[in-house]
Amino acid sequence: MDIFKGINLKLLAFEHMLKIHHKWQGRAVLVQIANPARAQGKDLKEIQDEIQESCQRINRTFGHEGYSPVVLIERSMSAVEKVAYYSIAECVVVTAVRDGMNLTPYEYIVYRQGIFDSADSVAKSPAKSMLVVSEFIGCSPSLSGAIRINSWNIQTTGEALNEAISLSDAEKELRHEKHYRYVSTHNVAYWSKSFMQGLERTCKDHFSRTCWGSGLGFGFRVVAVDPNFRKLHADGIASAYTKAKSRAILLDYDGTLVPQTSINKKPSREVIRIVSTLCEDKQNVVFIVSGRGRQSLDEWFLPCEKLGISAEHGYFIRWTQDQEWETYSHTTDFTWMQIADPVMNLYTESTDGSCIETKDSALVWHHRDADPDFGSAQAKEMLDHLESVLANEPVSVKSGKFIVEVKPQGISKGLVAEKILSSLAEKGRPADFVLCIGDDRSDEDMFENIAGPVAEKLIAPDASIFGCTVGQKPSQARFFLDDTNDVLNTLTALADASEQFVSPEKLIHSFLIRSSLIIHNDTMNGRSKFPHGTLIQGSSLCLRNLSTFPDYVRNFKGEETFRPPFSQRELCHCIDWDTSLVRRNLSLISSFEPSFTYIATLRAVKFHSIFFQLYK
Ligand SMILES: O=P(O)(O)OC[C@H]1O[C@H](O[C@H]2O[C@H](CO)[C@@H](O)[C@H](O)[C@H]2O)[C@H](O)[C@@H](O)[C@@H]1O
Repeated sequence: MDIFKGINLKLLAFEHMLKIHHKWQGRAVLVQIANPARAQGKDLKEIQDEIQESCQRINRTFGHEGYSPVVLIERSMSAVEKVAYYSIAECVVVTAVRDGMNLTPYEYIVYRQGIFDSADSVAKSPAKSMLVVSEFIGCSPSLSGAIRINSWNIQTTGEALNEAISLSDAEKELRHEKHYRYVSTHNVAYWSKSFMQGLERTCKDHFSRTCWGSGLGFGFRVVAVDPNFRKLHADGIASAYTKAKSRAILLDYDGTLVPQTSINKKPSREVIRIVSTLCEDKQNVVFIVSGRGRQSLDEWFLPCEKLGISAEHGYFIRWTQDQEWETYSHTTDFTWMQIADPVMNLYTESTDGSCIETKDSALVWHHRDADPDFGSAQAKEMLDHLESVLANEPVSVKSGKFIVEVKPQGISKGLVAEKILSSLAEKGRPADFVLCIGDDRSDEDMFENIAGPVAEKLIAPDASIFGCTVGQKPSQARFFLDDTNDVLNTLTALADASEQFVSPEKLIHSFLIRSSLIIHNDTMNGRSKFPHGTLIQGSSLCLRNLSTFPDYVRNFKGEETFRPPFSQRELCHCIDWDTSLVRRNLSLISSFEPSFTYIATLRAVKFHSIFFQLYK
């Protein structure tokens, strides 16, 4: 007798059954064995009184001489006596509202099976057993023939009792057979053996693995990773990059180029600058491979004309900006969305802060803004739920960082990687440098494929392959970078290596386009136009605020595009560069406040100059 055993709920359910199904009055008896209480206290006393009251009421209402519907046994009972009760019981009912494993159902099945004695002259009839078990007890999922109930629901438990004892003998035999087969094979020896096997499997490579501590507080975990798993160092990758002739660079978006936690999901100017520069290099094929929809990716990366984009995990691919989007799936049947959507809605309603995102090819349930523990518990449950209702649909259900996503089967970032590598191979320039960076589970498919047997046939024999995950965690990738800053620093090193081969004019040109600058006519030396082509190595680039150039201000006062007067606040920045460092310093511009007005002077050898103004 413990308060969580749900004994009174069982009595109420039994009472309900007798009330609704009259046929059992005078025939059904509930024997409640209440083992002596393991604790004492007010709560327990209350529950004992409640049980007594229910038993008396039921017996008063439905009992008569020679028939007591409820038999409450409140004393310790010998094992032999218990076996006797179990072996004659048509059905065992466990209604605990909270429990551990609870072995009562297993014991009951074994007692009902009985012992077959070959000396018995009378042939035994097949054993039967029935179970009504609470879904809150540990053994419940292992008993597939049991009727599972939520013990708080008295009506359905009462109906389950009626169903259990009303089933045909053949049905009871089948269910018993199933249960007995399970119980007799999953014995202590089986459990200990499988536990040891699991332990051995998990620890097999421990000595050859490196262990990292990750996370803080309750989130702290020790992860065992391959000893070859190591930090990607910019120098190492930059030297492989410089040597390579045909490079494939595949970059995930969220959590890789932009932190998962940032509220503004658009790429920073820095990201655009790096990606543009990498794309400008003719030896590069650069792709953003993301789960996001194509519209936002398209808009955000507008300045990167040569960038390839794979959206919705590869459902859509666009090779460069001037090419059309292609769909890499023959799927036209999206009726599964009508099945998945109501399930997601159910969880959205019960999980504050969660929401559903509808993409062209997929449905995503987001729980980033929900309570962390509840959100992830709901996500796990929803994943199981979706998997079962969508079992016959052509979809896959996957979880990611604070998301559960349903998408068409066969669509994966891994396939995108293969397509890009195969396109390069078809053009006769198989990749000799492959860099793939991502942070989430969907990116693991890319890491697996770039190093897999299919890719092997598509890339150059001596290719350098860098699969790189963001954050130290078990991964198919061989390298890691710590965070998005680390990713951008590494990519900057590669962009720098590329820029050495890009003319300064090209650099300034792409910078001007990206930064919405307005070029002022060069009035300093009397020229009226930007002297295109005069910018060469060795010239200097100065970006100055007007306070440092009072004379220029005077010179410029007549200019149409000029915007005097300037406030003191606008006149506070000054920077000088050497043109050989142009490529490094251009990125600094993006850190300036865009509402300020600057004059930049780009001097060529003969003091040709351009001036441009930076507007918001
Ligand atoms: O492949 P990725 O580039 O990593 O994109 C995967 C998913 O990105 C988006 O979700 C992510 O951003 C959400 C906030 O905007 C955030 O709540 C979530 O945790 C992130 O995973 C996108 O909404 C999903 O459709 C993509 O599958």
